[in-house]
Amino acid sequence: MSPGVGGCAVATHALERDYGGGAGVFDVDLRVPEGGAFGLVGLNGAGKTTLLMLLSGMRTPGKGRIEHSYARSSIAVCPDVPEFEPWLTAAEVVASAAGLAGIRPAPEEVSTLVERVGMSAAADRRTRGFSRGMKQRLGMAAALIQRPRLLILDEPAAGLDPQGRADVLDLVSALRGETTMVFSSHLLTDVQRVCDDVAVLRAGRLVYQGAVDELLAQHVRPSWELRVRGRAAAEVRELLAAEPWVVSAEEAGGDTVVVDADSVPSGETGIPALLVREGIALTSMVPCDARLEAAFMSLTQEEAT
Ligand SMILES: Nc1ncnc2c1ncn2[C@@H]1O[C@H](COP(=O)(O)OP(=O)(O)OP(=O)(O)O)[C@@H](O)[C@H]1O
Repeated sequence: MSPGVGGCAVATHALERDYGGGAGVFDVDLRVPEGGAFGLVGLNGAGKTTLLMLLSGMRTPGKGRIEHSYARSSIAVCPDVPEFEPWLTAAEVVASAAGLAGIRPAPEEVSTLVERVGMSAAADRRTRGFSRGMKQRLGMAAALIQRPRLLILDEPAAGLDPQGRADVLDLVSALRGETTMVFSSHLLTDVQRVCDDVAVLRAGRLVYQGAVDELLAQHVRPSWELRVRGRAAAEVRELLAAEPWVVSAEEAGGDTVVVDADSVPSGETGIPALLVREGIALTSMVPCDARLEAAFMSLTQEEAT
C-alpha cells in the first residue's frame, strides 16, 4: 500500500482537472474505503466521469495527486456504454479482455463469469444487436475477468429498463467485499440500494462524502407509504399522528397513508409496533424514494455558500 492511503483503496489530495469555463473537477480530497461499494453522485456535467477517469489513470490531473493502494494493473474500468467488436461472441469478449490484461483464464472461469452476470444464454452469440443492458453486464464481466482490486463503473445502470437496472445493481451488491467498487450515478436511490459510502459532486467540487445513512439522516426526512387493512386509513392516520416521533401523517387515497418520522429507526420500529398494538394489518411499507430524490436535488443544486 502506498504510504498515507491507510484503509483506503484510493485517496486524492487537492485533485484538479480544469477544462476551462468552470468545467472540470476542483480541489477534490476523496477517500474511498477498501472493500465496499462507493457511490459517486452528481447531476449531469458535475464531473463524475472526469473524476472516475482520473482515479483510473486514464486521464491525468492538472494539479493535486492520487494515491492508490493497488497497482495500475489491478484497476479495471467499465465505461457507461461499453462497446465491443460486433463479430465477437460474449464469451470471446470476456476472454479477449483477459488477454489484454495479460491474464490467461481457464475456459470455466470465463463461463462462470458470463453466467454470474446473467449472460449464459447469450455466451455464444455475437455481440452485434446486444441490448444496452446486455452490453452493460458483458462490460462488467470483461472488467471482472481482469480480477481487479478496484472496479470503476461509470453510470452502470443508466439508460436501462427497471429489470436491467435491478440486475446491474444486484450484481454490484453481490460483489461487495470481493473488490472495491466506485460507481457513478445521478440517482441517489441506486446508490442507497448498494453503496456503503457516497460522495456528492456539484459543479466539480465535493459537497459531501461519507456514509450513505448519514447523508440521508442529514438531508432527508424519513418517509414511508403504508398500506393497511382492517381499519380505515383516516383512523390509522389519526393514530399515527398522535405518536411523538411522527412528524406528519397524511392519507394518500384508498388504504394508503404516508408517514414522515423524525428518524429512520423511529419510523422503522415505531410504525410496525403501533400497528401491531392496534391490531391493524400492514400489507406494505415502502420508503418514499421520490422524496429521497428531492433531497438529493436540493443538495446538488443549492448555491455554494
Ligand atoms: N475532454 C473535455 N474537454 C473539455 N471539457 C470537458 C471534457 N470532458 C468533460 N468536460 C466538461 O467537464 C464537465 C464535467 O463533465 P463530466 O463528463 O466529467 O461530468 P459527468 O458528471 O460525468 O456528466 P454526465 O452525468 O452528463 O455524464 C462538463 O461540463 C463537460 O462538458
